[in-house]
Amino acid sequence: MPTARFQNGDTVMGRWPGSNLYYEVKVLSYDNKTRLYTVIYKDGTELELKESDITSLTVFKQGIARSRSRSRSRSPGRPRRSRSRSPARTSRRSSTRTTEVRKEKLKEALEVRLTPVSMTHENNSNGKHEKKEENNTANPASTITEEKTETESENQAGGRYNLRRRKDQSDGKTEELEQKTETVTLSQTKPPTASAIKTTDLEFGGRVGVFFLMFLLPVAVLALLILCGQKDASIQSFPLELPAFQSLWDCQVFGIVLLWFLFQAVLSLLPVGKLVEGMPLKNGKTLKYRINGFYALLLTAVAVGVAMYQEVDLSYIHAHFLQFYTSALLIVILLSIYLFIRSRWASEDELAPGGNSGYFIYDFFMGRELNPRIKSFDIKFFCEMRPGLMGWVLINFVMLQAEMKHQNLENPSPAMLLVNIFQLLWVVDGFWHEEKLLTMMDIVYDGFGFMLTFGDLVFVPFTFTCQAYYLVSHPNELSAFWIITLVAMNGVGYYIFRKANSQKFAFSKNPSDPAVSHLKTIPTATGESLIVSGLWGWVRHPNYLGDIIMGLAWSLPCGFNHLIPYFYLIYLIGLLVHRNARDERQCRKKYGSAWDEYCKAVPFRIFPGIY
Ligand SMILES: NC(=O)C1=CN([C@@H]2O[C@H](COP(=O)(O)OP(=O)(O)OC[C@H]3O[C@@H](n4cnc5c(N)ncnc54)[C@H](OP(=O)(O)O)[C@@H]3O)[C@@H](O)[C@H]2O)C=CC1
Ligand SMILES: CC(C)CCC[C@@H](C)[C@H]1CC=C2C3=C(CC[C@@]21C)[C@@]1(C)CC[C@H](O)C(C)(C)[C@@H]1CC3
Repeated sequence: MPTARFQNGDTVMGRWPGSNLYYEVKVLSYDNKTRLYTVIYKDGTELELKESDITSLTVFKQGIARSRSRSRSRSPGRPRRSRSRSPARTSRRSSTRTTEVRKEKLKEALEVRLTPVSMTHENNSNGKHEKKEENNTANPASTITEEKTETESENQAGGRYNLRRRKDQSDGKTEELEQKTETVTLSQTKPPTASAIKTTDLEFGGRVGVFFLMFLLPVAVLALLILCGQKDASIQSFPLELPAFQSLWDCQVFGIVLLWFLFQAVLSLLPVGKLVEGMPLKNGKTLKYRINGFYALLLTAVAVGVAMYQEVDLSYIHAHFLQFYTSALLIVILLSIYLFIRSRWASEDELAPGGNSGYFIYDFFMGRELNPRIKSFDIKFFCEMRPGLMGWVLINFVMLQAEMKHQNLENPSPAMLLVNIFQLLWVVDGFWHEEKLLTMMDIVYDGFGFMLTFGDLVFVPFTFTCQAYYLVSHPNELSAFWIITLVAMNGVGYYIFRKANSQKFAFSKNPSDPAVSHLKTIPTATGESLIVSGLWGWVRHPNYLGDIIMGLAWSLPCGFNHLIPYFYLIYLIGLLVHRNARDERQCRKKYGSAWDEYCKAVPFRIFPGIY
């Protein structure tokens, strides 16, 4: 019979789930069956924690004292690199320029931080009351933010943390947070060894749902492509007989698709572009990623240019489009099987939280392993950004050529040009900000299984191109008014999308950045804050709204004769509404009452006026 190490009513330090942040919590109860403690945080959030996520106050403080004396005796000239908890915060640097005076102030601040803090006010390092921001509605809690060390081994050995003053509790001056930080080693609080994770919250209707999706998705995409290529693209005129085998399979096409993947893989391995660290993993380590997508895009453009110069007929891709689709699908199936098999050898802490239900079909679909790698080659990061996204741009260009050929045009139509330019802008933007993908839930949370491989390698290149494919055989005249309207619409969408994403990213890196320091925020118990003004005060996902406006501008050039060109828009709204719900669930878990506060302040999810 397991016995509880901590008693009801004990005040202890509890780890905030999914992070390496420790807070003072009170033990409410212990469940012998699940071996979980129910604890309550200072902001009233109740959670269940494992014993390994709880440390007694004395041990915790001794750890800090010991490590502080150790850090004092550390060679003063030694360069230090710091990192905050979130990957997006990777470039927050702890200042090596910190003056002695600041260090003294900091020492006082640290002592204040480690004692229980009042629910309304707390003393700052100068002994003065800190001014709360008008919008500061969450309660302050002692905030201990993990700091990434120079080497992974150091990180694993001790886990270095910095105690920082939250931006929201500062007196409003934009003094660098990092100047108020000091690194301490908490040997007691090293990330616990990974415990077995089991996915219990099943998405997409669980086993049955994903089973149907796995068959439905490839069939739906095939149907879309068949309709798109037909003269009459209305659903009523869908051919009832199955397509002939020859129209679906060609060995040469399969070889070309394999070569394309290989070419992109080689480009992704080129030692150009910076090497960046991803989000800290459960075991405290970080993975390195080569960011060279933009160069790869340029080199791909050069390769296509050379091919055209050599008079390679690119319209071959249009003529064999269904065969390209089935070849890519076969690669997806083989890759998913490989990924599932190799995940058997993955250690517990290499598994994704969302793809380990124990049900074969569900885990195969969602993906078991979080970051499958062959040496330094990250399969998920590669697939997410390279063959599909580059393929999308290439296929659009192929469709542009095919349109001129099929409709005997000297120049591409304005509709085709708009679709190509708008989508190219989005893809270029994606490569320009490639590094930011490392903070997205697809990389940080989702396993790499059938869903993402299919999404990245089939869905993106074959359905995101459906407007261009449609225009090849369904010309649509656009008046000057429409052209201007569509350019303006895409511009507005892009502005909202880019500004919202850049603000979020800049803020998470450094809230004192002049570009975002004027924004109002809600502090949260984790020490991070939520932007509550500007675009993020308008709706809770302005970046999704921008994306959807762009999606509309990509579909409208195809006119109103058929629903098919609106497939992307319909998919995008569905995906982003689902993604929004998923993200909000995670944020509520992570930020507790502060998230509810944010939802109250900003009631609209994606669309202004719609809750
Ligand atoms: N066209 C397509 O097929 C797709 C496009 N996209 C696009 O990719 C972009 C990124 O999407 P996604 O990864 O889902 O990212 P999100 O914009 O959904 O990021 C959500 C995260 O942002 C942080 N956050 C949420 N609210 C706030 C706030 N008020 N203040 C500060 N931080 C906040 C939280 O993370 P934390 O607090 O941990 O920092 C939250 O988990 C979007 O523009 C989306 O439209 C995405 C998927 C598919
Ligand atoms: C029904 C399907 C199986 C669902 C598939 C979803 C995927 C197509 C998308 C999920 C998230 C994506 C993102 C991008 C492409 C589409 C998928 C894979 C993205 C890489 C495109 C480029 C952008 O700049 C981005 C913001 C980096 C995108 C990130 C998410």
